Amino acid sequence: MEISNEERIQKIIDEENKYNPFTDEDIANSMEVLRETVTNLRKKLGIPNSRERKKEVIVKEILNLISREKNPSNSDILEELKVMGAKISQSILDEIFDNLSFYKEKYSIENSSGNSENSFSKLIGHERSLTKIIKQAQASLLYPPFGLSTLIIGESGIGKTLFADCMYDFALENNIIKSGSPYITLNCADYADNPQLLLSILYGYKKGSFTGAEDDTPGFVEKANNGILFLDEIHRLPPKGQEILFTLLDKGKFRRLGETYNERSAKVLFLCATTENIESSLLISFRRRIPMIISIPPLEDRSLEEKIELACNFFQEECNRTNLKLFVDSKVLEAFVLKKYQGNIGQMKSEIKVTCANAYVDNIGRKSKEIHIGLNDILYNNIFSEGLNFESSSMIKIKTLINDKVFMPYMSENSVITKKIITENYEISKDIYQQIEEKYYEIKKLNVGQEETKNILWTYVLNTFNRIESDAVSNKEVDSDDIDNLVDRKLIKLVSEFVSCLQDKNSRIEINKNILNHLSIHLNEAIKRINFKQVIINPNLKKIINEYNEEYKIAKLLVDRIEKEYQIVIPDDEVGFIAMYMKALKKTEITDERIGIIILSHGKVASEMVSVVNKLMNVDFPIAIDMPLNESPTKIFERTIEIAKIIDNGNGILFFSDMGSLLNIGDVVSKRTGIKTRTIDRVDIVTLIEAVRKVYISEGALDHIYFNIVNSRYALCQTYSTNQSKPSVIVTLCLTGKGLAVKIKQSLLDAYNGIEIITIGMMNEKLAEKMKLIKQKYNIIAAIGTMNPNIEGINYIQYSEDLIKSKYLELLINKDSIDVRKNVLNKDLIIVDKIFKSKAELLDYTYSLLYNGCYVKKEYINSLIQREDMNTTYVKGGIAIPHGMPAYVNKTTLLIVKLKEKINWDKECRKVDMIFMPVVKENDIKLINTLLKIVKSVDIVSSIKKSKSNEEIYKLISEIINK
Ligand SMILES: Nc1ncnc2c1ncn2[C@@H]1O[C@H](COP(=O)(O)OP(=O)(O)OP(=O)(O)O)[C@@H](O)[C@H]1O
Repeated sequence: MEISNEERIQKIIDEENKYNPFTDEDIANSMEVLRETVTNLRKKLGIPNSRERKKEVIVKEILNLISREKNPSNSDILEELKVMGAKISQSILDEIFDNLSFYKEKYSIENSSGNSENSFSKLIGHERSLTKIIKQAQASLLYPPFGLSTLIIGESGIGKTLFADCMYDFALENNIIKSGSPYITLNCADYADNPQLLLSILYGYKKGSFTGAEDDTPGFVEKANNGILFLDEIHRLPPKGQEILFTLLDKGKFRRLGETYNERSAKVLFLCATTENIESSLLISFRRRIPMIISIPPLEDRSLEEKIELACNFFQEECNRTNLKLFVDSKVLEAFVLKKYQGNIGQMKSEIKVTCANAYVDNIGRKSKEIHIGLNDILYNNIFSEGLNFESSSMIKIKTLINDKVFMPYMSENSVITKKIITENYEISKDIYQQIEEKYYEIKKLNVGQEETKNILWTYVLNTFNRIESDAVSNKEVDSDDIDNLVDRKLIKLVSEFVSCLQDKNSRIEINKNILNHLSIHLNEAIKRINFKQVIINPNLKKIINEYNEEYKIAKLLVDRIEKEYQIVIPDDEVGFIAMYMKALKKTEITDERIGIIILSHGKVASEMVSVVNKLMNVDFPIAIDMPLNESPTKIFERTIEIAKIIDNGNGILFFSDMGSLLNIGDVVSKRTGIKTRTIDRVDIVTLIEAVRKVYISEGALDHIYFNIVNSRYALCQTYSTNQSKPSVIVTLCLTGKGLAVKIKQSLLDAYNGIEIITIGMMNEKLAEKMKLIKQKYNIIAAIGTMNPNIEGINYIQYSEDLIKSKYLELLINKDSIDVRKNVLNKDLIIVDKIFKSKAELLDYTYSLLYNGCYVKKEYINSLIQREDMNTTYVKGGIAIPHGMPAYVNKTTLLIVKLKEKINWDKECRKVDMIFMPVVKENDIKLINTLLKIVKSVDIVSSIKKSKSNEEIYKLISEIINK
């Protein structure tokens, strides 16, 4: 039979000289395979590299020596090791001695394996929540001469059976029972409908004692003689059965059913378990005879750390079962940990099993050795239907406890229980050039245009570098064997000298040492490419030069040195890549604090779109929620709320939904959870890519990104030009023009006071003609109805109840400013009697109000300051009218501040206590006229200054506006 490469490696390593182990290169040569293959397989097998293997053997040897001979000298040790064929340097020996206590602890733990405590150590929580009850169990079992009968109580699925199993192991290990002694278990619930049968199974019966009793038959009590009998669900044992058990517990005597004289004896240690309240479900006289009661704490009372360990352990078990590498997204782990389980640990275990089984089935077609379980995978399993535990403190803690991604080791040796979450290693073999080329062709297929293609690639490159950085920050070191074998030593030296030189020049730079390794590997690849005359294309070169100019310059210096050393010419495109590494070299805090994105759509549209975007941009944060047609909206709402809680990092969530019934999903999530949301009422791939890119590069806060997207989409809708000389109108449509059209009109009027609306019936034969006439007289903002009249040049919008409140409509209406003055005032933007220390503080404050309310774009603040620098905006009477550029205004408004104390406004130190800030779009000039009227009137100004509340000012100004 042919043996696999893994088996060959394992065999070679098993048989190697432990003091002089084989390097990956040695093994590769003897197997005639690539060194990278050996390195990868060795890691899969969980075997350390040759240097670490050697060190472990030597440390153990030294510890042995120290325990045999107290205080051996250095030369004694080196001599002894030499005899065994192990040569080590003095510096390694020093390092081992410096850390002797660490090594002692490390290896003494291993040595003590097999001690009696181990029978309980397979229980997760044995060092935490279960410590007390383990002590109780041990005390109970060690009680002479044969332990105490014990009752284990706890909720269903909490681990009572497993705990009883551990007690049996402990009894064996401590010779309380002899090896090979019976361990009989009986679940009394299995016979709950037939108490007679239960008694006969338990105690045995005499031939003829009941119909069907054809032979004398021993029961479980006899079978468990000299061992342990575990009676699960003991509350199902009928009172008669409990009474028989008294005698057995008191005197060790019992009779089989139907026997009157023949008293039998059995030496049995009873372990019983129940989920019920023992006061009401067991006879008092029986309870009194069970001296030890052990209560297993419910899952709810266990710590987050313990819950994480449990969930990881169950994923590990599945990994071992399927023989596949499992990548479990941190969000998935969070969801499993935070969920409230009625069925406790048992339920957690089975839900993880179902999730893995589903992922396994999905994977069969792909025949990959890896399974990635993302949040989208668990949505189908309805695991959110029972709610999660969302105290904010646990949310914060869990995010710090769970790393970005969880990697379950491939068939690890200790297959049942693993205690640690092991994070994924960065794969150094991937070639960035190739990745970018592949991506480029994939994106081209999407037809998104040259600029967007570059933008997507940029996100991809940034993300790839961020991953390298975060790996380096979390100290996932590149295996030193890998570096030695992969990279030319000359190059490693050159790079590290260059970097230390950089550091010498600028001592403030803190360097990510691990990035050095990545950089060396990358440069090695680059040199190879150049020597093989392969082109290097960096589609983002311009962007890199612009955004990382400093790093680009440093990269050029390094390139000069490499060019000299290797006699090659390195193209600028490559310098761009090196600049990215230079940026990564500087230590930065990696945060994962970005806005969440959730896409909701019917069928599988959402998940298909997300999978395209994830693949394309190498990101993993947009979440798809597919909605089966038969699922009720309430269920979807609940599910979405739970998911929103998991993915929110405090920066809010952007929803995409194209279904009328779910357009208000963002509002519902906000109300129920306090998470800030925005909803885009459309689901298409280009908009989604745009959003992901903006979110990824943290282009701005949620509102900024939302309005940017809506505005760019709005610009698309505005293919039909508007004419400012004509009044604007909205046309509402229904079949007759008298039913729904009128209702729509009314709701529009309620929401947008003063808007002009015309209702028309679709059955009107001259519909097209009528529309044409309206168009001659008006600017038609939109036709809203239930049926599309399909008339060229008309922006038709399908009516839904949510439409009226939607931002989209609001934007549409305000853009054309039917009569902007009616809507410009907002009480929240009238600030009364506030104290500011300076003009700068006031401008900052007003800008944040405007920006948070989505009135202005991010750039507004700069234009506001620039305007002030140009010339003062002071007008007489202690008033100032600061203002930014109309191009950065989303929606016209008037912001008013009445200051409690005067502040200096300009170079001439004129003081102001009243601010009117007109925030105006190009075509909303009318507001300026109104404002002039206010500022010119001494009476109006003095009334405003006398006002005590924003209500009063609002009223005053509304009257002027409406005149
Ligand atoms: N502390 C633990 N560490 C690891 N696995 C655990 C632990 N507790 C419970 N389990 C696992 O959870 C599952 C349920 O546990 P178990 O069957 O022992 O619970 P139970 O209380 O006996 O349940 P029931 O009341 O339903 O009989 C089992 O697969 C068990 O291996």
